[in-house]
Amino acid sequence: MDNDDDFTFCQVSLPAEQEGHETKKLVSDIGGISIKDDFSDGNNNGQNDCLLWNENTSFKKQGAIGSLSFNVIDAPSLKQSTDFLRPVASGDAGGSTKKVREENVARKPAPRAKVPFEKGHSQMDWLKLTQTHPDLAGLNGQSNERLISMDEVRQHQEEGSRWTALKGRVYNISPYMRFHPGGVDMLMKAVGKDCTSLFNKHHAWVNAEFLLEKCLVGKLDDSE
Ligand code: HEM
Repeated sequence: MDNDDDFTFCQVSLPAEQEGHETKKLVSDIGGISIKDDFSDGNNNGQNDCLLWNENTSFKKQGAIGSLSFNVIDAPSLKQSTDFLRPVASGDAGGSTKKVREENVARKPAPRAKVPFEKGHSQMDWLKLTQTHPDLAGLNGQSNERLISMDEVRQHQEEGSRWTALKGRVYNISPYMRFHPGGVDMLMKAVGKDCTSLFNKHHAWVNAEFLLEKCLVGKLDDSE
C-alpha cells in the first residue's frame, strides 16, 4: 500500500466448525473496542476528546495503526451511554435483538423545520452583513446599554423596527428576518414579545448573543 491511511474492511468467513466459537470470541472482543475521533491538537486540554463517549469512560489500552489511533475500553463502561439501545424489559430473551431494531426505527428524529435560504441570505451572508453594516440595530447613535421595558418592546412591531426580548436583552430582529434558518414566519412569532422560551424550545444551542450582537438595542428592564 502506498498510503498508510488507506484501508479496507472485508468480511471473512470462518470454516463452519470454528464459526460458533470464533464468532462468539470476536463479538465479545468487538464489544470492548471503540474508535476514538482524535481532534485534539494539544492546545485544548483534551476538550474535544470526548466526541463519541462521555468522560466517565475508562480506557484499558491505547494504540495506533499508521495515522489512526484507537482506544480499547471496558464494555461495561459503555453501558450507561448505550442504554437507549436496550430493549424494554421483556421475558422474551430470543426476541430482544428484533425489539432493539424496532425501537431504533421508532426513534427517528423529528424532521428539521429549516427553510431553504434565499440567494444572498445564508448564515455566511448574515455574518458578512454584521461586519459591514454601520447600524443594524437602528440606534441612530443611542446607547445599546439603556434599560428597555416590555411595554416598549411591544410597541416595536413595524417593518424595519421589529423588537424582541431574548434572555434579558432586547434586539431589533428586523434585519435578521430573511436570514433566519427557521423562516420569517417563525421569527415573526418573536416580535413584540419575550421569545426566550420559544427560542429554547426550538434551539437552545443557537448562540443568539453572537448572531444578534449588532442588533442589540438594550437590556430588558425586568423590574416590572
Ligand atoms: C430571536 C432569535 C433567533 C435566532 C438568532 C435564531 C437562529 C436560528 C438558527 C441559527 C437556526 C439554525 C439552527 C441549526 O441549524 O441548528 C434556527 C432554526 C430554527 N429556528 Fe430560530 N432563531 C431565533 C428565534 C426563533 C424563534 C422565536 C423560533 C420559533 C418561534 C425559531 C424557530 C426556528 C426553527 C423552527 C428552526 C429550524 C429548526 C431546525 O433546524 O430543526 N427561531 N434559528
